[in-house]
This record gives sequence, C-alpha cells and structure tokens, in this order.
Amino acid sequence: MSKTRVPILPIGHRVIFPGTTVRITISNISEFSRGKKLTMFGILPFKDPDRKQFYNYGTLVGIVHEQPVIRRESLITNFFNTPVSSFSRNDSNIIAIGVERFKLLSISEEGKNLWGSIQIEKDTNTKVSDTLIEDLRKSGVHYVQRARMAEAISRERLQRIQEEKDITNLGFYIASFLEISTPEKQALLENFNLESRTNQIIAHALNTTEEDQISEEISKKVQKNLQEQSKRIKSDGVISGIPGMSGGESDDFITKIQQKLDTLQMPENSKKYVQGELDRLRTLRSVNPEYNMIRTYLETVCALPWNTSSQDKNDIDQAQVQLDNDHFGLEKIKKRIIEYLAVRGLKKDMKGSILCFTGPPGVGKTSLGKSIADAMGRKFHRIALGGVRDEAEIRGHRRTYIGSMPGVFIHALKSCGTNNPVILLDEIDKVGKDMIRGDPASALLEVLDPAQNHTFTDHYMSVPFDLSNVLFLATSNRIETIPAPLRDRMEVIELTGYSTYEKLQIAKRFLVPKQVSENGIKLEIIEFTDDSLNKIILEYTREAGVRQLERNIGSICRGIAVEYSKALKNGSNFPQKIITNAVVEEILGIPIFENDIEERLSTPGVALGLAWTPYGGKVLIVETSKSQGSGKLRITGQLGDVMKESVLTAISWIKSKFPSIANANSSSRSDEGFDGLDIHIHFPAAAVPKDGPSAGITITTALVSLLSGVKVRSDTGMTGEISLKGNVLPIGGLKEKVLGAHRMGVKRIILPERNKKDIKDIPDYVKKDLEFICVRKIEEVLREALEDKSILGKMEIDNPKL
Ligand SMILES: Nc1ncnc2c1ncn2[C@@H]1O[C@H](COP(=O)(O)OP(=O)(O)OP(=O)(O)O)[C@@H](O)[C@H]1O
Repeated sequence: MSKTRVPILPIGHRVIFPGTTVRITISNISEFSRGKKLTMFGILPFKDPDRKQFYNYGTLVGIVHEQPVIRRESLITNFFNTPVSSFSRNDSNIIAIGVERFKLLSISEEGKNLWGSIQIEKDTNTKVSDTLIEDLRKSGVHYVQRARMAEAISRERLQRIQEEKDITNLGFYIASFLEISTPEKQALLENFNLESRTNQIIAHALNTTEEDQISEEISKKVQKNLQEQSKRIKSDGVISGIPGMSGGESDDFITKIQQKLDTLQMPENSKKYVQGELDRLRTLRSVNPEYNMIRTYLETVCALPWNTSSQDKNDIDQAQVQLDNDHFGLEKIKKRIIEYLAVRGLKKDMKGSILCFTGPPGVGKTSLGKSIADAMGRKFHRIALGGVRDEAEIRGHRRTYIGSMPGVFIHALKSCGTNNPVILLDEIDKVGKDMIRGDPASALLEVLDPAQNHTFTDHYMSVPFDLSNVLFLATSNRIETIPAPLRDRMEVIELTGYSTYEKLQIAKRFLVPKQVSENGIKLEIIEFTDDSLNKIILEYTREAGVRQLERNIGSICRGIAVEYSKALKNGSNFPQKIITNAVVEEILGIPIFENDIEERLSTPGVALGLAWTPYGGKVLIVETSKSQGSGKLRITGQLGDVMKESVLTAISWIKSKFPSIANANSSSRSDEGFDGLDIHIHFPAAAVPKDGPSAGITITTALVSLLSGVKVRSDTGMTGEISLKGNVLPIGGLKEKVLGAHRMGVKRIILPERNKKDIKDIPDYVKKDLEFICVRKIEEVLREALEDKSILGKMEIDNPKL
C-alpha cells in the first residue's frame, strides 16, 4: 500500500467517508499547505479533543472547490482604500471529496499545523453477493423513508441509493447520513471487510430512528447543495483528475446539446419547447442559478429514450422455458402469465390490464416480473412505491423549486434507455396519501390509464412522454389496501406461501446453486443434504416465502468459502463438504425457532387457531386461565373490536349450553364472564395487533377446555366464526391458513362446512398430509378437538344428530 506525507486537519464529531462531500473552512491555508497549491489533505477525527487524541484511521480528501473567505467588515473598511485583490485570502472555504481511507503511521507538528505520514488502506475483499447489495439498498431506502428530513433531501438520497451501482460507494453514502455516534461511524470507516461493514450499515439503517432536528435539516440542505455543486464541477470537466485545478466555462456543452436535440425524434411541439430552453441557456451566465437548472433539464431531456425501443421476442415456448428455468412450481401463475403474453403478442394494441402479483414477502413476485421482462427481451426496472406519500415523486416537481427533479417514471425510462421496458410497481398497496402533498395514487392512475398515458406529462419535463409502450406490472402484500380505482385497473394474481416441501425443492434447485455461485465456490465442493435444508427451513426460518432461507444458505456458503480459500492458500486438498445438521448449527448457531405447539397445548385451556396475515398463514395459540373471583373478564394481546366480540359470543354460548358452569358460584353473578370465576384470555405475540371473527371456534374450544379440565388435541388446528346459536360460519384465506398450519406440523384442520369448496385450492402434497374436518355446529368442533369426548355428555350438552 502506498505511503505519503500530507497535511492533516483534525476534526471533532465527524467522520468523512470516501465518496462523500465535505465543506470546511481552513484558516491560514497557505501556512497549512506550506505555501504550495493544496490539492489533497488528510482528515482525522478526534477520539478525545481535550487530550488531543486522534483515531488511527482517517480519510484522504481531494479539493474540488476553493473560495477565499471575504468578510463583510473588510469589504466596508477596504472599499475606499484598497483594491479587492489585496484582501486577505488566507482563510478558505473548501469543498472536498473523500478519496481513500488511510492509516496514520506518524504525526508531527510543523509550525501551527500537523503533518502526517500515512498509508492508504483498501478493503481486503471486494466481492459480495447480489442479495447483500439489494439488502443494503433496501435498508437505505427504508431508513430514508422513515427518517424525518426535508423532502428534497429525501428524494435525492432515494435516487442516489437506487442509482449507485458500486456497493462500496453505496455503503459509505448510506453511512454518511445515518444518525449514529462518531465512534460507530469511525468503526465503519475502520472496517476493511466489505461484507461485514455492509452488514453493519444495514443493521444501523434498520435500527436507528431519527430525532426531529429542524436545524439539522437546514444544515443537511446546505450540504446537499454543496454536493450538487461539486458533482456539477466534476461532470462539467471544469475540474478533472486531481481536484483543485479550476477552469473556465465552455460553449461545448451548448453545442453538444444542440447537436443531440437536432437528432432527437420527439414531437415537434416538445422540440420547440426544449429548443426555447436551450436558447435561453445561451443568454445566461453560469453564475446565474437558473443556468444550472436549465442545464440539468436539457441533459435529462437528451438522455430520454424518445424513440429507442427493444425488439420484443414474442416466443411463447421460450417464455415458458424462461419461467420454468427461473421458478419452481407456481404452475397456475405461470399459465396465466403465458396466456397474458400470448394475447399481448397477438394483439399489439392490447391495453389496460395490468398484472398485480399479490402475496407474502419472498414468494417470487419481483423475480416473476424480472422473468417476464427476460422472456420478452425487454429491459426491467423496479419502482419501490412503499411509503411514497408525495404526488411529486410520481409526477415530478415543477422546475421552479430548488432541487427539483423528474418523477420516478421519467427516471426509470432514463435508466433503462428504452421506451418499452417492463416497469414493476413494487408494493403498490403501500402508496400513502397526504392532505398536503397530494394523492400519489391518482397520479399513478393517470400513468396506468391507456387513454391518458401516451401523453404523460411530468411536471419537471413540461413536455409529454409516451408511456403506452411500457409494460406495467405491480406487486402487493394485500389487495384490500390498494386504492380502489387502482385495483380496478389490475388483474390480481395471488401467490400464497410455500409449503415445507416446496421450500425444499426451491432451495435444492435454485437457492443453493445461486448462493454457491454468488459466493465464489463450486457445487463440487459443497453438498446440502435434504435433512440439513429441512432443518434450516423449520428451525431457522418462519416465513411464507424463501428470502430468509436464501440468506441462511448464503451464510453457510460463505462459511465454507472461508475454509475453501484457506485450503487453497495452504495448497491442501479440499474434499467435498457435506452440510449436515451439525454443520448448520456450527455456522448458523443454535436454532431460532422450535416447534413447541405440543408442549404449549399440554394443559387444558389452550387451543390452536389458524390466522391469516399479509405475510402468510400462521398458527395462533389461544390461552385461557381462571381463578376464583367475581366474574371478571380480561382479554389481552391487542385484539380488535371484532375479535373481542367473538370472545363475548363464545362466553354467551357456553353459558347457555353449560348452565352448571355458568352458575358455579351463584353468590356472585356476572354479566360478561362466568359467575364466581375470573377469566383471562390471552393471545400470544402480544405486540402484534389481531382482529377478525375467524378465531371464534378456537376461543370457544379453549374456554370449554379450561372449564372442563379436558385438554385440546395438539395435532388439531381450527378456524371458523361462531354465531350466538353455536353455528360455525365461513371464513376467508383458508389456503394461506392451511399452508401456515402445515408448515407448523399440524395434522388435522377443523373448518366450516361452507369452506369445504376451498379445499380444492390447496396443493395436493399439502392435502395428503392433512385430515380436513368440516363442521356446521360448535358441538362438532368440541367433539373433534377435545381429547376426552365423554366430557361433553357430562356437561349436559345438547347432542345434535351429526
Ligand atoms: N418458486 C420459486 N422458485 C425459485 N426461486 C424462487 C421462487 N420463489 C421465490 N424465489 C426466490 O426467492 C427470492 C425472493 O423472491 P422475490 O424477491 O421475488 O420475492 P417477493 O415476493 O418480490 O418479495 P417482496 O414482497 O419482499 O418484494 C428470489 O431470489 C427468488 O428468485
């Protein structure tokens, strides 16, 4: 690594990362640089400013702009006496960019300044998996969307996060605005393992919550402007190579834009408008703030694919092969996609229907979109709509705003470089609405409406762009929260979660080969047994999709990659590594989840329900307890009103059917609960709000079990609404619920008779493991669920003819 001597500028409470911009005032700059032209210097954060202790690692920065500080007072006193050129130029405002990290070898005081002997340090590894890059990007977006900051800053950060291709730059960029302590930032700077640093940044981005700091926002705004300024300087070529050399403005840009504009095939009216802007630029001097605005605008116009499109493949067999190559199972969904592509191929002007893949995270919604684009031979672009609350993010900002930018669609077209890409509107159900910042959903509606989108006019662009060649797809976790007018535009295709069997197949055929190659090893040196994959699926993940599973497989591959590279280094033989259960535990640590249903259902008063969540089906354990008391009822676990009413209905039904229990202690009567007993009903995972009527029969079963002392069978899950008269009413989301229960090893499912028709939607390999019991009355539920059926007779129950 190269060594050199540079002036050192100590700073407190700030860490400058490579690739990020900093503005600093340096006093007495000529002394600082020992009279030479200053181009680079080192910035070293203080560990302890009082004791003048520094960290051992700092950042080498290059100067991109330097301006003398001219004070107002000196102007006034000097105005009549001295020419401006003789003002003191010793203090300078500097804009600098972090170039590399360095290790401080030694430091010495020279006059009033510090000089250091430094050694440039680089990352020890430079390759990480695509998944990690994607996770970093997502965590950055998550952070920016949740943190409070000025809108323009947030937009710029989101754009940079989406655009930055280099993982090192992306990581440092995100790290630079995280609200974490200086030692934490310094630890990131000093971490030369790219993968571990990236993981740390992700962890900080997902954990930190920003405080509302209005003054901070202002300073951030200033910093943003500086960044833009320095970017501008670099991209103009005014300053090139080693920063610090200044140049003049040139007409080159105007000439180039004029040439480009002459060749652009855009509508005549639009061309006239853009030409007007270019003519206006000619009349402006570069110091005029409008100059930069118009210049950026013209660059954007010229970068758009006005007449560039990719050639569609239109080969249905090829499309089927592509979908099969990329995804296991999902037969119905692939069939629907093929139909869709076939019709599109035949009917060129087919407009209107937009496919929306709905389902839990990690089930392949985004990757289906990518496969469709590949099958059609089109470019693919994903627009993350999660948390978009501002209409301007869709339609762009008018150019009168400082920091204005085009909306996400213009940005997408610019980065694809073709006017017919596949654009995936990710998480369309998370689009927000805001009284002040408008309604992004209605702006989206315009984009998706074939009658309007051929003249889509972004506020920033001011001229229409034809979006009718774009193929729009959408994804969502749930359909209910998609604004109704948008939902009407789309054809919803539901993806439910995967069963353990499907996950195993996906892991074997797709995730293992993908992770093995992403981590630089070969399939010949690693083999996952089915047992070990099942262990990861059951004990390290609890998800409907396969994202966490993929991550865990990736971690194991990385563990083996380390062993493999050590063997390579030592020149020793590396026999194929079989990933057994023991290896899984060695690398992933002790299992995170254990299936404790049997243990939890080993006492009376506990029953197993099935729940639907946007993230897939889950089991829901209902726990009840009783104590001598005055008939009080306590319900905990964040229940909604409907679920609370289910509890009351269950109690009323039990009271009417089992008077002997209801009147156990006639000295104290209770309207809500049972006489003489205090009842507590608890729904674990207490932090998660729950609602809906489908836990009705589970609550009733748990209560009857509690009161009778008879346990509920631990292999039986149930779902169904209960009426006051003991009828079992139908519920929704049966398929997801059954898949969730199957994942947890449930063997018998009690469901409403009127949901019998939905059983056919459940995949065969799940059905073959399960017994379905369809019921009309709650008495049937109790007979099937309780371990000792004879108790029902003893409890004076009506015995309906079943
Ligand atoms: N059926 C499948 N066959 C092969 N791989 C799959 C399948 N389903 C999902 N995957 C893989 O799982 C990973 C996660 O999928 P993807 O990102 O498409 O999920 P998603 O449904 O879009 O999730 P989110 O809602 O969080 O965006 C990808 O690597 C994808 O290729």
